[in-house]
Amino acid sequence: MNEPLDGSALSQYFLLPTDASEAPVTGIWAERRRLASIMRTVIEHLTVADTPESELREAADTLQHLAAQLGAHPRRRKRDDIADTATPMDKHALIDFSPLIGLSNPISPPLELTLDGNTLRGRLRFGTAYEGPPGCAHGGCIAAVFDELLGYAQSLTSLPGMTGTLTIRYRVPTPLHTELHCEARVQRISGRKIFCVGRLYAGETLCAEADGVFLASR
Ligand SMILES: CCCCCCCC/C=C\CCCCCCCC(=O)SCCNC(=O)CCNC(=O)[C@H](O)C(C)(C)COP(=O)(O)OP(=O)(O)OC[C@H]1O[C@@H](n2cnc3c(N)ncnc32)[C@H](O)[C@@H]1OP(=O)(O)O
Repeated sequence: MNEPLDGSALSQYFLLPTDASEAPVTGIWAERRRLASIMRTVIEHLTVADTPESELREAADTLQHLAAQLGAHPRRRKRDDIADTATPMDKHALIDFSPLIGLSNPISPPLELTLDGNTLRGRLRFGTAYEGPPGCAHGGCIAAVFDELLGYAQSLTSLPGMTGTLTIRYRVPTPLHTELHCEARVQRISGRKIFCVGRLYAGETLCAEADGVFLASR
């Protein structure tokens, strides 16, 4: 059975990234994103730069101080039914703290998503922190990107579920420091099973393909 995608269904959880990017982000969210962006840069320098020991020690001392300062505040109130990172007031929070697309999460590459008809498209660039084979992206990081991409695509069916099986075919090594683009769509739905497919490219080169089976909640 095929069911049409319905982008509006997702709004019950949060805004689509496309909508969210149009919303002005100010105040606390702007500062969270700025901090995450700087942290990403720190991570890149840590993994690439030939920094002298004394400067590393100084940087670690500075960050230790910041960690203590940030850790002195109470945890935000949780939205227990959806995600550890979301709060009742912040619909963007589930997106903003995502490990793949979250602009307020420094471990996200980040992956940028847009909806184009029934196809979900993404763009990203892997830095050195995501290195597997020399000069190439780690296969596990590529799998994580597909999990997010296909997971997002399946959530647009209004039957959001969890990943049951994710199969990746790594066709050629995926380069670091290169603009990558990816796409995913729902192929078919059978009962609670949502079958999705996705592809990741560097330019015209197909780097990896994915098939995913997601299980809608009972
Ligand atoms: C649920 C609410 C979700 C809320 C979503 C919020 C909005 C989302 C918005 C934005 C998305 C953002 C993007 C995020 C993306 C990230 C996604 C992840 O990383 S998810 C974490 C990793 N996945 C797990 O941890 C699963 C752990 N496994 C399980 O919980 C279960 O095993 C589960 C649910 C997958 C299946 O358990 P059963 O008890 O429901 O399944 P049974 O009833 O035994 O089987 C039903 C049918 O499914 C098949 N099936 C069962 N397990 C399968 C599997 N693993 N793979 C394929 N098919 C499976 C069976 O063969 C059966 O098929 P037959 O009806 O007989 O034809």
